[in-house]
Amino acid sequence: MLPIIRFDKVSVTAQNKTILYDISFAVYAGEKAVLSGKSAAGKSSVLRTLLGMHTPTSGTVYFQNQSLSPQSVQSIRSCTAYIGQEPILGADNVREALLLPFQFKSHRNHHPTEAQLISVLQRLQLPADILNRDTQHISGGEKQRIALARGLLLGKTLYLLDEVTSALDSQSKQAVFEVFSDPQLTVLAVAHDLDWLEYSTTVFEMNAGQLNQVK
Ligand SMILES: Nc1ncnc2c1ncn2[C@@H]1O[C@H](COP(=O)(O)OP(=O)(O)OP(=O)(O)O)[C@@H](O)[C@H]1O
Repeated sequence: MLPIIRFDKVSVTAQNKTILYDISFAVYAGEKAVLSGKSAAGKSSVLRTLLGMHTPTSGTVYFQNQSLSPQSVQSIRSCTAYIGQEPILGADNVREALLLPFQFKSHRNHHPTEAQLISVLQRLQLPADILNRDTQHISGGEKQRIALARGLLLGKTLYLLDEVTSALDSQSKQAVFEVFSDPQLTVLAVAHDLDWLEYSTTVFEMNAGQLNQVK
């Protein structure tokens, strides 16, 4: 089986500072992989490199066996949900935020029904009436789960997550793990939380821009 994601001896320099040193790892379809390590170790930089926001100074990043290029960045972005610590929902209320991508031609034929919206919210332990709430007045943990719900509605299969459960209580966190137990979904998550380390199939430990697989 070929990996979905592969870093082969990748180094990244930004503003004259080397932030990733010669890192190699692979993530296979259906894996739930975690990037752990201290603050400033380079975890988010790995996700940003994968999305084409940093260009390697040496080494190669592969997505589905294709080296990262302007074309493959588009293909990785189209099947990926990237959810950062403060997702930007881009709309005034939650229903509009969830439906926003379905205004575009590429998703117009997959417009979700009200029942589908409510079902995905329930899977993430969010109440149906959150649909009418103002996005400015929902919590950080709710925002992250709305961004996750949007990824699920769009049928995204690769989830790049940056500390998405840090603001969640254990019941909501378990709901997120339950959603990701789907073998069709591949996860690469930055997380410090012991629950994530236990839940994951694979753990990469980062330290000062270097990476080692520890599980
Ligand atoms: N565009 C950039 N220009 C210069 N330095 C950068 C840039 N992006 C990241 N860095 C530096 O690279 C290092 C790693 O940053 P990164 O955000 O990847 O760490 P992290 O492990 O995700 O940290 P945290 O857990 O605190 O979010 C940090 O020292 C950061 O300041």
